[in-house]
Amino acid sequence: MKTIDELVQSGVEGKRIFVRADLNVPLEGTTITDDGRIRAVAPTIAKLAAAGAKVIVASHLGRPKGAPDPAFSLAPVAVRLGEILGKDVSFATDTVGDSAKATVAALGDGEVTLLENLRFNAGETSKDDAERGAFADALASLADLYVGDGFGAVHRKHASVFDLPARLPHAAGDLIATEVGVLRKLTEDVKRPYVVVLGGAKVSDKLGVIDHLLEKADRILVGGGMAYTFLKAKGHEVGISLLQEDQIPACLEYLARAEKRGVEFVLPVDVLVSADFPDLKGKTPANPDLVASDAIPADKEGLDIGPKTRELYASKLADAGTVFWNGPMGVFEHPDYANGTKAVAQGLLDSPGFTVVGGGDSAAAVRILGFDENAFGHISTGGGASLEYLEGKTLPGLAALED
Ligand SMILES: Nc1ncnc2c1ncn2[C@@H]1O[C@H](COP(=O)(O)OP(=O)(O)OP(=O)(O)O)[C@@H](O)[C@H]1O
Ligand SMILES: O=C(O)[C@H](O)COP(=O)(O)O
Repeated sequence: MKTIDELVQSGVEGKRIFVRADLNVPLEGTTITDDGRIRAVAPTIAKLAAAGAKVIVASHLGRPKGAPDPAFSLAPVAVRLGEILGKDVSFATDTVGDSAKATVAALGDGEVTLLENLRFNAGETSKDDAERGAFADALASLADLYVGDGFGAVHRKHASVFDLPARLPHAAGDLIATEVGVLRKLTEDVKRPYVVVLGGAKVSDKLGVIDHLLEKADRILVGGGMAYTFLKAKGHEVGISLLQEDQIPACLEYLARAEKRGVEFVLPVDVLVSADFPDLKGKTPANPDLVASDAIPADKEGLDIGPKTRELYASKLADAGTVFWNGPMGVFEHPDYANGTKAVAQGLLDSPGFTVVGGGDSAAAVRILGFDENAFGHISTGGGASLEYLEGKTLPGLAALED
């Protein structure tokens, strides 16, 4: 992969450079609750702007349905990006329409603009090659060069990630270079015991990585929304908790294989449950019940691991040589369900091993809950992306950057 330093050396002054970033940050209304992903890509943008390029930044935010949706606008991100860069960042209210064309045309050398959410256009995520290609063509007409630096999205075969770099001379940004450098070490040489902690809400996306992790890890601790499909597979009632019913046979197979291979597979022994999803805006008290993980009432959902599980997971991290953690242990955005995630974060800090936290929300959780991000070995901006990288899969957004 070409680096951006090589790109800069070849002369980028006056060139329009499309930077595919992952600015999918957590928002409460229009307030950014964690700007880690913006700060992570800012050095790449600053470097290109300092070299005199006209920088066109683009990203997705959330999962809108292929049409404009104000709840997923990147407008607040343009403001924050400008503050971080210490310069004005203009904002195009569309991706390839009149606003984008005019905003790009108005860019002076060294200036930066941010396009509106790429996923407001159905072509971005389409499974149809022609539809994705047509959107990539439209994006390509805005720029002369492409820099891929949205590590959190490199596992997506999306127009701006996969198809666009095939249409423009391209390079990998500094964030991607750093992420790949650290994660590669985890695929080559891990100090044992290697403990993997999995949680979060993207259960269908991430359950499959366990297949691979069973060959690599010594211990797998499961929490968050990920735990309930396993609990159900073991025959327990999980009420209205997050559940991936079609994955139950796979979960049973994973449990059996873990036992056969001597991989410790640890599930919650107690959980906090409620009939209602918590109020994340007003943060009114949730008053959850604490129940054993084999006694979840039929009308309630599990929203955090309980105190016995916190202690158990901390003990399983205490002697780790390497830890990879993706996915919060509960709905950490509400204080009544943040303790499981806090305990795991503390467990990583207390362990003697090399610790990697991966994922937009996982990394945000660490910072929002008051931990020092520099105390961890590495905080990755990618959750699904880092898991698939560790799995050894070919990631579309990395493959597309190769020469
Ligand atoms: N038991 C649960 N039920 C419902 N949601 C949960 C539960 N536990 C955690 N979550 C939610 O999971 C979300 C984060 O999951 P996610 O899989 O997106 O992790 P991530 O770190 O952001 O990784 P990625 O970068 O791949 O998105 C949080 O918003 C949190 O509230
Ligand atoms: O948060 C993430 O993992 C990335 O931004 C990718 O988002 P996606 O899972 O909606 O593709």
